[in-house]
Amino acid sequence: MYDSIISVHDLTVELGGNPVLRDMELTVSPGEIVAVVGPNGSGKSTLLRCLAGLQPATSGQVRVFGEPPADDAAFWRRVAMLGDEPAWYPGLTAREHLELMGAVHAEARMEVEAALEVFALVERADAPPLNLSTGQRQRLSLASALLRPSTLLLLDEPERGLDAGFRGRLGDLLEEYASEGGTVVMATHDHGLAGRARQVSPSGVDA
Ligand SMILES: Nc1ncnc2c1ncn2[C@@H]1O[C@H](COP(=O)(O)OP(=O)(O)OP(=O)(O)O)[C@@H](O)[C@H]1O
Repeated sequence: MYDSIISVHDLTVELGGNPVLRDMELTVSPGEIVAVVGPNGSGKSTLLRCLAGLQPATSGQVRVFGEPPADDAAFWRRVAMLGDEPAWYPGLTAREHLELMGAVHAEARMEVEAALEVFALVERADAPPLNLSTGQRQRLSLASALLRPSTLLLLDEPERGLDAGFRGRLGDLLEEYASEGGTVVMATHDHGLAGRARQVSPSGVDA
C-alpha cells in the first residue's frame, strides 16, 4: 500500500540539454486537489507528463500509487488525463463519444445524458465534435474524463477555452470528484481554479 498517491523526490528533467525541472519534491495525498502554477515554460506540462509516465526523469524518483508510473493499461485504468485535444472519431457525435467512453468502462461515474446536462452540451449532443466551438469541445473532453471511473485526474490547463461561468462550475466538479476520494493534479493559469486548490510551483515549492 501507499500513503501518498504521488511522491516525487529530487526530480530533475532536462530537455534539449536544459534543466526544466530541478530537484523537485512533491507529495500528494488521496483526495487532494493540487494546482501546479507558474509562468509559461516553467515546467508544468513536463511535470504532468512525468506523473503520467510519458516523460522519463533525468534523475530522481517519481512514484504514483507507490510505483514508477508505467504508461500501461493497468495504470490508465486508474488515471484519466486531459492534455492536448484528443483525436475525435469523425463519424461520431458528441453524445456517441460519451457513450463510447461509458461502454468501455465498467462503472461510469455519470450517465451520458447527465454528463451532457452537467457539461452544457445537450443542445449540441448530436453534432460531431469538430462542429463544436472550442469551449464546447473542451467541455466534451472534460465530460469524457469525468464520466469514466478513475482515482487520479491529471489535467493540463483544463480551463482552456472555457468561459468564466463554466470555469467556476469546473471547480465545483473537481471538488465533487475529490470528495468521492479522487485526487486531482492540474496545471493551470486560472486564478479561480488555483485558489480552490493547494498550489505548488514546478520548482516544488508551495506557491
Ligand atoms: N521536447 C522538448 N525539447 C526541448 N525543450 C522542450 C521540449 N518540450 C518542452 N521544452 C521546454 O521545456 C520548458 C518547459 O515546458 P513546459 O511545456 O513543461 O512548460 P509549461 O510550464 O507547461 O508552460 P505553459 O504555461 O506555456 O503551458 C520550456 O522552456 C519548453 O520550451
